[in-house]
Formats: sequence, structure tokens, C-alpha cells
Amino acid sequence: MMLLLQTYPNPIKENPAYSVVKQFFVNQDDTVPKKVVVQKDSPRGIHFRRAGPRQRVYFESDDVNACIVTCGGLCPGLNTVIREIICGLSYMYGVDKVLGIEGGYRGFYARNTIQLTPKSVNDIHKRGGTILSTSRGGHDTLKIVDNIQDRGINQVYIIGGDGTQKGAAAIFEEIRRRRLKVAVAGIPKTIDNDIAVIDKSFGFDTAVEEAQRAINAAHVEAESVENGIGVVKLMGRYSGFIAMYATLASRDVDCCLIPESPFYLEGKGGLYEFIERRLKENGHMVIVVAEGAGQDLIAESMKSMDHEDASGNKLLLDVGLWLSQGIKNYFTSRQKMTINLKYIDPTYMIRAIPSNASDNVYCTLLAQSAVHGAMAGFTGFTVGLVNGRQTYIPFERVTEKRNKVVITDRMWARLLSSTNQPSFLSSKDVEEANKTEEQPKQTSGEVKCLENGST
Ligand SMILES: Nc1ncnc2c1ncn2[C@@H]1O[C@H](COP(=O)(O)OP(=O)(O)OP(=O)(O)O)[C@@H](O)[C@H]1O
Ligand SMILES: O=P(O)(O)OC[C@H]1O[C@](O)(CO)[C@@H](O)[C@@H]1O
Ligand SMILES: [Mg+2]
Repeated sequence: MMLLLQTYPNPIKENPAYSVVKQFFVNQDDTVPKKVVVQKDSPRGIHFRRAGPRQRVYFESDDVNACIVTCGGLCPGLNTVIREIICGLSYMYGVDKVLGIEGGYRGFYARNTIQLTPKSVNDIHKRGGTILSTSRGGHDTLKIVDNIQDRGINQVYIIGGDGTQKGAAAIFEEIRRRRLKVAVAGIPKTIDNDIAVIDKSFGFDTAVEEAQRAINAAHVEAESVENGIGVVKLMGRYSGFIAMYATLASRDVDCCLIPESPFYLEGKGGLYEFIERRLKENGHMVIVVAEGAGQDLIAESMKSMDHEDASGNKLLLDVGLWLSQGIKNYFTSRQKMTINLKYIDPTYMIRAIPSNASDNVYCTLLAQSAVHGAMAGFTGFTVGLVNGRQTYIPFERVTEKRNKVVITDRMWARLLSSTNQPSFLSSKDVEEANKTEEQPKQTSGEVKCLENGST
């Protein structure tokens, strides 16, 4: 991340709402450690700049020409972030030129733009989705930066997931290469919670809450019949956080299957044996399965080919249907046991809704932090909560690896002890899981500034 040279007093000083706040401005030297639990004598470790308003800003309000784009899949809270960037720029900094880029990255060169004002976005936080619309694929760095240059845009706010942040990093590098005075700020959006470094992504809590409704329904259906089984499929392509947290929150789930934890169906210690045991003990059970779980098993049984979407993400086979069918076959045809299975697939319902109250507040803080950072002249950063504090994180840090459930960590162990399900892991699997845990590169946490192009 870079910082542009700060030249003007921050106009927030004149704003009656803020001028009375003691220590409103963030000290230039304030940093937030990536790791809060450390051992005595351990090195200082990576720190990130604390987000917030600075005493001096890089841009004069009248000169700001900002744009906002949303990319990737939907997530609760997208409209709140859009709204609060516009309101933050206008109410805190007196900026009134904000352009909405429609339809994701390709919108820079192939779609319309719209002028956004606090009035035009007043109610949008109450709606799911994104008023700017979104897309996958279509990232053409040169065309995008040409467009930014042609329009005289000098602040770019990019809201999106891991792919989007990689795209933002490419735009930032090209802007740097052309020596343009343009701040590039990322706001991390991922319903899967798969973006590294940050504590949690916005919309995640809303999605977990909505998932409870599906799990409750599955439980009610399952416990109301003999040998009832409820199967609920939740989102999570590579990371099983939604399934894990929804399971931990619900307490009605007997088994949670996620992409990070391999499982098997047949034989001793397998899923079918566990289901049979639970049905004998309780008369019913609920299984939550993340959409990316068991993909190897399905591919093997279906001899299918690998397919990708426009952004290069793996297209998944339907694990929910496959699992439901497998369970039915096993018990009905092979065990001659009558079961009553209900499959619930609420996937898109948990991400197409507006954000809940706490996510709304979180979105507001992220948007305001992004605005403060860009106005101060920071660039090439993603704004994010790290150990409970708003920070500016260099793009390379959030894109270097994907956040995944670590199955040798305490949280997964807590889930296993809450559901009392088998871990399906052999000691060799555990050894492998420990080995394959990706180690982050030793880059610094420092962000860049616009003027001199140095770190
Ligand atoms: N490595 C990359 N370099 C440049 N652009 C990328 C890269 N990966 C993805 N993108 C672009 O970023 C945009 C969004 O990517 P993607 O569809 O993977 O969603 P995402 O941001 O990861 O969000 P989600 O959480 O929904 O997966 C797309 O327009 C895609 O072309
Ligand atoms: O159907 P779409 O829009 O590609 O989105 C599906 C994907 O988006 C996500 O919600 C986020 O990547 C994944 O969990 C899911 O696989
Ligand atoms: Mg992604």
C-alpha cells in the first residue's frame, strides 16, 4: 500500500459532528498487530496501519472524482457499503462527484455509469444485492485503467472477494506504472469468509443467521417422522466457514461436512455408519454440507470433468443431491431400512438478503475507513478488521492465500465436540493437514502512498 503526500488540512475539522470528538484523528504511527497472541521474546511481527481520518489529506474535496464498482457474487451488505462510501465522501469530505460503474470490472469499458448522490442511494441499504449489479470474469487491466484515465477518476473503490482484490491489485500496479495520482481502495466482500488476514467479512453473520432458518426447517421435518434425516446444503466453495458457524450456532446439527475436511461414506467410521447410529439413538438427524465438500468423491463416482466459471473458479457438482441420493440408496436398497429424507437447498437465499443490524454497522465502518484512507492518499490497500480494529492492509497480503477452516485448529475441534460426529480423519490425514497449511510470504504490512510511489 502507498500513501500520497498529504497536503491539505482535513475538512472534517470544520464539521461540527466531529470537531468535538477527542482524538478523532488517527495518529500516523498507530499500527495494529496481525498476531495478538504472542510468546515472550517473540519478534514484533507484521503490523498494519490503523484506519481512520488523518490530520491532513491528499485530495482537495472539489478535485475528487471517485468511482465505485462491485464484482463477484452477491453478499448481504453490498448496498450498505455503496451507500456509506457516497455518504462518507459527501458528508465528511464534501465530495459530490461519485460515479457508479455498472456490472463489475467489465463495466469500466463495456457498460453504463451512473452518478451517485446521497439522495439517490438513501434507501438502498434495505435491499439485498447491489444496485450497481455485478459480474464474474471480464477483468482487462489495460482497458480498465485506460477508462479510469480517460474519465479523470482519482479514487477507485472496489468491492469484492478474493478474485476482485487480485484484480484491484493488478489495476493498482498498472496505475503505479503509469504514475497516475489515483487512489485504489478495496473493500473485502465474501460470503464464504475466505479472505485472508481479516477477522470476518461483512454479510457473513447475516448469512449464518439466515442459514439457521433452513436448519430449523430441516430439524422440524426430521424430528416429526420416523428415521427422519434433514440435509441442508450451504454455500462455501473452498472454505466451510458458513457451514461451521451455522452448525455451531444451531445445536440441531448432527454432522457438518466442509471442503477442508475429507470424509468417506462406507465402512467403519464412515458417514453411513454414523447416520445409522444416530438414527438408532435419536430417531432423526440433521446433516449440514458445504457445497464444496466431498467434491473428489462425487467426481470419482460421476467420472466428471473439471469445469470453471468466467473468473476461473471451480464449478461444483451438487453435493447435496448426490449425498441425499447416496443415503437413500444405502438405507432403502442395501440396509432395507425405511428412512424419510428431506433435502433443503437455501444456497442463494442466504446471500440475496439485506444485511442485519450488526453487519450494517460493520459495512458503515468499512466504507468510512476506505474513504478516510483514500482521502489521506493511501492507495493499494484493502480495508479490514484485524483483531477488532479497522486497518489498511496491502493488497498482496490479502491475496496471497485463501482463508480456510483449519481442521487441526480449536474451532473445528469445538464443532466436532458439539456435534459429536466422527472426524473421518486418520492420523496420516492429520499429519497431511498440518503439513499443507500454507505459510504466508514474509512481506511487510506497510501500505503505499500516492505522491512519490515509494513504500
Ligand atoms: N487473478 C486475478 N487477476 C485479475 N482479476 C481477477 C483475478 N481473479 C479474479 N479476477 C476478477 O475479479 C472479479 C471477481 O472475481 P470472482 O468471480 O472470482 O469473485 P470474487 O471477487 O472472488 O467474489 P466471490 O466471493 O463471489 O467469489 C472478476 O471480474 C474476475 O475477472
Ligand atoms: O452462482 P455464482 O454467482 O457463481 O455464485 C456461487 C458462488 O459464490 C459464492 O457465494 C462466493 O464465492 C460461493 O460460495 C458460491 O459457490
Ligand atoms: Mg472468490
